[in-house]
Amino acid sequence: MDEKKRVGEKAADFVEDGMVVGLGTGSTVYYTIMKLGQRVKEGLNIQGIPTSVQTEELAKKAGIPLANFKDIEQIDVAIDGADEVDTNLDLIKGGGGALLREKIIAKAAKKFIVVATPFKMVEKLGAFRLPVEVVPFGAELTEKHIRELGNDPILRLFEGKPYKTDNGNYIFDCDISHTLHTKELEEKLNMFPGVVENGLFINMSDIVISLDQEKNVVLIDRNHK
Ligand SMILES: O=C[C@H](O)[C@H](O)[C@H](O)COP(=O)(O)O
Repeated sequence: MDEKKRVGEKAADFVEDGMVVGLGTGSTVYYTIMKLGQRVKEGLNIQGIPTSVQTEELAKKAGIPLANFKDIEQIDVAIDGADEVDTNLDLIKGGGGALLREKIIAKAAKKFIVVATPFKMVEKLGAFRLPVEVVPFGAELTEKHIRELGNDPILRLFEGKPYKTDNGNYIFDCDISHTLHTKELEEKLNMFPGVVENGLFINMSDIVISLDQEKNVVLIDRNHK
């Protein structure tokens, strides 16, 4: 818990007065949101764009003013967690089901910062199953297509029923452990009409905040690797 708090809170240092901030989803970025809430109470002037209903509620409770898409010109920085981060700073996201809104916001942000405890840092993506968001209509057909790619889709369940995302869609958790070309897979999956988006975030993160072996907070910058 302390590791998540340390990396999560560090990300708040990247937020400056006047910024529009994409607020990610999950138990690590939770600490960023709490820290930002505290800074807002001390006078920081920001607007948040939440990536999920859960984060929207959390941000409201923390006292962070929220923006509407129609009222903003740009997202200055997006901060989010990840399920896996590889040595290229590519990610698997969506363990909490928020991948679609997270990807829309990360893509639009001028800077995308990822907060990840050492446990999330891997050589190669794929020990974690890749979440793929699929529209319920014809989900069986889409599942078949994903299976034909060799990714063994498993429908995510919640209380015995298909789990529904904030967008009303299903998630298939897929085995990509054998995949060498993740960028290619990201694109291939999205070509099936029933697939809305998948949790591969390739070439998107600018900075990853984690801990080194001595448990010091480290910033891994894509441009200085
Ligand atoms: O859908 C959820 C998100 O992609 C999260 O960023 C990811 O699952 C990491 O969450 P946590 O920080 O709770 O491990």
